[in-house]
Amino acid sequence: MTYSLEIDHLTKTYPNSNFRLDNVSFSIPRGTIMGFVGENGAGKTTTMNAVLNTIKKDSGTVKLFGREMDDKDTDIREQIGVVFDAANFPEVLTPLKLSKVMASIYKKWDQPFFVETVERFKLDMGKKIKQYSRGMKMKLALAVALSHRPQLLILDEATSGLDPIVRDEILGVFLEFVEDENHSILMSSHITSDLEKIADYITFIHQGKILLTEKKDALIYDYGIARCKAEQFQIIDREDMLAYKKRDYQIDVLVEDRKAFERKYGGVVVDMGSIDEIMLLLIKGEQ
Ligand SMILES: Nc1ncnc2c1ncn2[C@@H]1O[C@H](COP(=O)(O)OP(=O)(O)OP(=O)(O)O)[C@@H](O)[C@H]1O
Repeated sequence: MTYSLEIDHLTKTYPNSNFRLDNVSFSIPRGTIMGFVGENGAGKTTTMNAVLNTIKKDSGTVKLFGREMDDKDTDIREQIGVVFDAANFPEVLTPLKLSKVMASIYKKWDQPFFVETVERFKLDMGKKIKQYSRGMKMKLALAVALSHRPQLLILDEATSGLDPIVRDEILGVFLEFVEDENHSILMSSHITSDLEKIADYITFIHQGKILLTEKKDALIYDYGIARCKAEQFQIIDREDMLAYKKRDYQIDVLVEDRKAFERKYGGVVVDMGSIDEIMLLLIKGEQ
């Protein structure tokens, strides 16, 4: 398998902060979408900034398309399309003027594709960015990121604040993007239903540490949440639980193989879990 992005034992601390990005490792195979989830302040943006070299890492390695990037490496940088939460293009520009600026920056800037994407997103080429709504600005940022023809998209909360119809449209664009088997996406989002729709893999991060990287289909179809009564919980082997959380009348147990668990512990109801539920158990549950 070849990877667009390989992060290995990445560590980062900030001066005057207790936060530590702690030995973060995960990889994104080419042609796939990695959803990156975790609570506010978990370290998602820090990880992305370290990947992009916009902050200096303390230790660890980051390989993009098989090689480490240094500050002068404009070739690799051009291969990455970035959309961060706060899209901050100069407000006085129109998309048309902005595209002229981008054409002078990116060697592979594709103006016809940009025009096509702007039209597809129903944005007005002649309207100043300051007159755009937040959703329009995000769409414009995405059109720019796609139009320099990158191989990897790094998206930090790129669909937050957008209505469901626009989000659905944008998710469709992401799926089209990874139809090319050389293309990949790293995408953080608190809207985990979006990731359930399009991600191939999910990485969970909590307090700067990676909890789990797993195929999304495995999380949804193989993992499960057993709803146990106290007496049922007593007989479950610890090795069959990933995490558990006591509730008023039951104990929720996160299990890796729903069907095997049901076979072993007949009578215990095991539901499929959403990414949100799995994350809550991984973060708030006991191990
Ligand atoms: N420049 C900085 N200096 C000091 N601390 C910082 C700096 N940038 C981020 N942090 C801290 O690092 C931690 C991780 O922040 P980060 O933005 O990576 O989290 P996140 O997972 O992206 O959160 P969110 O979901 O809220 O966007 C937080 O505790 C934050 O306060």
